[in-house]
Formats: sequence, C-alpha cells, structure tokens
Amino acid sequence: MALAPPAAAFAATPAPPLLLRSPAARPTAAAAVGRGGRSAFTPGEAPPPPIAARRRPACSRRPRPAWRGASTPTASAASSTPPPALPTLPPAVAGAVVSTPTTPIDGQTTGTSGLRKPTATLVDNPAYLPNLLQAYVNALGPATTVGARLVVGGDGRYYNATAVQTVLRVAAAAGFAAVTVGAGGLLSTPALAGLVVKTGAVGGVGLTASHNAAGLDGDWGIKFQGRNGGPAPEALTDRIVAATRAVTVVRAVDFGGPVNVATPGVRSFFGGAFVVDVVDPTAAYVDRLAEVYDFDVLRSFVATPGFAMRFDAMSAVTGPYAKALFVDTLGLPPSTILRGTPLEDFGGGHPDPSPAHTPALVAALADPAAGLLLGAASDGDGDRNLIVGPDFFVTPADSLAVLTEFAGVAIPWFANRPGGLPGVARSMPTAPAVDRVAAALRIPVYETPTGWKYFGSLLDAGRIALCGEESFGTSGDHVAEKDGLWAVCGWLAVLATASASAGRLVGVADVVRGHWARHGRTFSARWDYIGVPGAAGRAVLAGLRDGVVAAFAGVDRPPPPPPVGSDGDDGVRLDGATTLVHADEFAYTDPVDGAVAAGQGIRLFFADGSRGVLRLSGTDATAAATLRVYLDAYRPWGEGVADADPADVLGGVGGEVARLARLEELTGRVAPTAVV
Ligand SMILES: O=P([O-])(O)O[C@H]1O[C@H](COP(=O)(O)O)[C@@H](O)[C@H](O)[C@H]1O
Ligand SMILES: [Mg+2]
Repeated sequence: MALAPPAAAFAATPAPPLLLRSPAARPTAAAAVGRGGRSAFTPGEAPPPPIAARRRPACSRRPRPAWRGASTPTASAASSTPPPALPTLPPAVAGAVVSTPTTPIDGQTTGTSGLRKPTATLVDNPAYLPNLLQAYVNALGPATTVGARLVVGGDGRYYNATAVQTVLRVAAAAGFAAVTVGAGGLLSTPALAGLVVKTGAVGGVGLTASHNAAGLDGDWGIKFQGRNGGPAPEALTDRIVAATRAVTVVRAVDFGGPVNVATPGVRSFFGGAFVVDVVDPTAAYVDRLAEVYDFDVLRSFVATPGFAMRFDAMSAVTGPYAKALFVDTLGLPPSTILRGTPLEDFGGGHPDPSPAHTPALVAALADPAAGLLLGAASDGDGDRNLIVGPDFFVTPADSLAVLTEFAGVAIPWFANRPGGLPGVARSMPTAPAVDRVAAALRIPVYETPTGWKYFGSLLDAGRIALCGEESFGTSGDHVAEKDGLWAVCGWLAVLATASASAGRLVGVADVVRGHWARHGRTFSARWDYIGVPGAAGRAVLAGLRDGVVAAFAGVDRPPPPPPVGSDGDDGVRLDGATTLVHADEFAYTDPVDGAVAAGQGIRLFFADGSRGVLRLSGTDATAAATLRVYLDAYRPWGEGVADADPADVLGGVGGEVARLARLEELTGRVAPTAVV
C-alpha cells in the first residue's frame, strides 16, 4: 500500500501548462538565404519541400488516458536479453511502484544529440516516453541509480510538462533519492550541465529538441547527460538504445497526483526517501559565469555612453537567463532582450540562431538610430549562439578563433590560469580559423567528429580550454556543454578589451577585421539540403566513398599548399577555381580513451587548400535527411579580403564539390535549401 505523499508536495491547482502558448502561426517553408539574410542562391526548379511537408502525417487528436497501464506494442517482441537488475527500494517507495508490461518501440535511437521525434509520436503513444526512460534506467543499472541524484529540465517546449512528471515517477521507482528540477521545468542545456556537477548528480535528462520547431506539430527531444554534465558518451547511448529493444516492463511510482515543479522548494515523498528539489533555473548558471568573467568590468563597459546591444531569446529557454544576466546583473535595460518569454511553441518560430530566423534582431542592427554594438541570439535550449554586428555576420569559425585569441587577455577564467591555454578543439567540418590562432599561441588543436560529446574526454582530461563547432556552438571548460550566453558574455569581454585599447567603443566588425589582419581570413559556408529522401542522402555519400575516396586509398594526403596569393606577385585571388588533390572519410580515435568513431563525413581537399565536407545531419526528427555540405577556403590578408563575398570565394570549390558528389543527379535539387 502506497504511503500518501504530503499534500504540500503538490501544486494547489492541477498540473497547469508550464508555459504560455503563442497563437502565432508556424513557419511553412525554409528560406534559401545567405550570410546576413540576403538571398545567395536562386531557388531552382526543384524547390525544397516546406518544413511542414517533412513532418509526419497529421495525427489523431483524441484524448489520451494516463500512460500508466498503457502498453503499446509497436515493434518486434522483446529480445531474449536477460531482465535488468531491479533496484532495492525503501519499503515506502517500493509500495508505490506500479509495474506495467510493455514491448519495445521501434526507432528509439540517438543521433548527434539525443533522440528527436515529432511531438505527435509521443502524444499519440503514451508508452513512448516511459519505455525510453525505463531504458535509461536499465542501461544505468541500480548501482548507478539507487540513492543517487538526477537533474531534469528542458527548453520549455510543448510536452515537457508531461515529461517532467514521467521522469519523476520513473526516477523514484529506479531508486533515485533525489531529482533536481528547474522551476517551471526549465533548464537550458548548459545550466543543466552545470547543475549536474554542482549537485553531484549521476546525470541529467535534458528535455529539448534544440533548434527544431516546437509544439504539437513540431518536434520533441530528450538526451541524457553524464556525471560531468556533458552529453552521454557513445558507449552509454549504445547501451540505452540496446535497452530500448529489450524493455518488457516499465516501473514508475504513483505519487497520487502531479508534483509541484512550478516554484522553487523541496518536496519530500515517502517519508523523505525521495525528494524533488525544485530550483531557480538561472541562479547557479549566473553564479558559474561570475567565476568565468569579471562582471564589474562588463557592467562598467555596458554602461559606457553609446553602448547598446540586443539579444534575441527566440521565445525559447534563454529569455530568463538573459534577463538574469544582462538586466539584473549587468544593468542593461529590459529592451535589450527580444522575445524573452519562453513559449511552448516558441511563438511559432524556429529557434535556430541564424540571421534568417532573427528578423527583429537584423532589423534593429540595420537601424542606425539603435546604434547597436552587438547583436546576439541563442537557440531553443540555449547552447548555440549567433554573434552579429550592424551589417556584419561573425561566422562560428571566426567566433571561436576570436574568443581563443582574446581569452588570455579578456576573460579572467583563462587569463588567470597558470600555463595558459592547454589547447583548443573544433569539429572536423568547422573551418579551421582557430588553427591559425592556436599555431600562434603554440597550443594543439584537436579535430573531432560533429557532436559535443566528442569534446567531453578532452575537456575532462584538461587537454582543451575552448572548443566550438560550425553549428553555432562554442564554449569553454567551465562546463561540459556548449554555452550560448557564455559566448555572448565572451564577446562583451572581447569588445570591452578592444574598446579599452582603442580608447573608443569598438564593435564586432572591427574586432573581426583586426583578427583577419593578424591571421588572414577563413571563408566558410554550409549548404543544407533539407528534407531529401534518406536513400538519396546516403547515395551521395556512397557515391563519393566508392567513386572518389576509393581513388585515394593508401595515398597520403599532400601537405597543405602555401595560401593563395602568399607569393605576393598576383595579390590575393578572391575567386575559387580549384582541383581535387585528395579525399578521405573522416575517422576519429579519441586520444584520451581510444574510442573510435568511423564514417564521420567525406572530406574533399583541393589544390588551393580549400575543403569540401559532406555528411548527413544527426538531428533530424523524421526519416527524411538533411545533407550538409561544408565549404571553406583561406586567404591571407590583403586588398579586398575584408569585403570579399564568401559566395564568390567559395563558388569554385562549391561547384566542384557539387559535381563530384553528383548532388543534382542524386538529390534532384539544383540548389541548397539554405546557406548557413
Ligand atoms: O542541436 P544542438 O544544439 O543540440 O546541437 C547538436 O547538433 C549539432 C548539429 O548536428 P547535425 O549537423 O548532426 O544536425 C552538433 O554540432 C552539436 O554538437 C550537437 O550538440
Ligand atoms: Mg541546442
């Protein structure tokens, strides 16, 4: 017989939605845009399908029973894997456990960052999430869960309120002694990562599909974070996926009603055997950034007459964090923050921090009366960042390079470190701008596969202090995740330092041009072919693997050529005609733990030192694929370099990549859906 939980543990009102829902319409199409939002490609005769078309067919909207008791066999019978060990529970908890038979559900796999599915997949199948959470628990095992703490929170999207309650029920039945929850179910990904470490938890559950659109017609996502707060390593996600295929019973406690997670406070159940610790989502995060930056310096910099900035929280999780940081801590006016209230459907928007999705920010930057020095945005779960200035877009590769260049002088977390920076890392498709800074600093650069999880061992081992990816993720070693607002504060610190040295307010364009003058300019672009049939995406990679990479089997990659124009005779060439000199498929051996990740993208190397990289996205929520084509080229500083259009510099290599990969023939697309 279950003990009745204390009445105070429940909300006074029955489980209200955690967040507001905007009436705004959802976007219907992805625009083909280039840097700074301008159109870079003429849409071809085979236009990409609208976003709506790549989502699953409309699902029924019938009322759902509580998931308890539901068993939805949708896959093959459970394998003959031996049953997972059961936790030994305090009697009061054990008495409240309800065991529900179930069968495995197909497709509960993990991609680049956890599982992402159309929200309707979960709404229509009440067993979907319990099955997955039971797989988490079974993969971790009682030795990890019993008596331990877990952290849970997410980006505020639709279905998170339901999911938080399900996590609490399954966690209690797995023997967890405590779960820390961000009030309102909110925790940005870097805040979640920080809380895992701060609370000594064995891990965290992040309820987010990142930048994917939210709402009943959008996507939902979930990921497990390890003890270091960072993404679970592949060894664990592989165990989780295996456990989803063997789950036969879901065990969850009955609390007798929803747990109040709306406001901070400690809620105790079963005589204290299980505790839900609801915390202010922003407090520990701001405290951590106070260890990284000198907030007094930033406060006095942003108080300089003439300083103004805008941060677009895109109606997702970072609004409260931006308010706590920029308004409450640094003293900026509330108008600094655009779209600062988290909404369950992100206001119908697409919280992908690129100029294409931040029209109000772009408009504010274009308005001379606003006089903005810095524009920034973050994605749904707050781990990505966009840095822009008036009429100026900072590429993620340049952002990482600039932050690395300034870290030792502008950011106390790095500047006060004996021995300086140990090293830096970037994902392989990320253009190698940071490599030139690292060479000047005489520190190593690690080139990893796409996915923050691959930085984890390097961070844990102290081999790197900063890392970043072309997908708008950058961070330092204050947390084992990418951290959008950390990067925005980093840029404030850079601007403060540059302004102090110039004796006037300096904006992002001047800083980046100064960086190019010292190190040369690395041009980069990503062409996304969104919603291509999975088979077509795979055919592109297979065609390159068999037809191009195979031709270089056993052949060493030639040394990089001297940069174009470095002989000083002809000046810097700003076109990009070039020929292939090598190709391979990227495989990575983790230098710390020896783990091997093969098949991480096809690399094409060209005579002028430029690169093309092709891989399939691992964050799609549907069976359709996003083929990503990354291009980069380097030019030393010289006349015309600062104002050169990346589309001109990369046009030659891009055309050659498209030809070698037979993009039009195999995908039916004459142009990418979007240029990022
Ligand atoms: O979506 P987020 O912000 O969690 O970011 C995730 O996806 C990005 C893009 O992945 P893909 O190219 O496979 O779509 C990765 O670079 C990143 O490491 C990962 O955490
Ligand atoms: Mg994200």
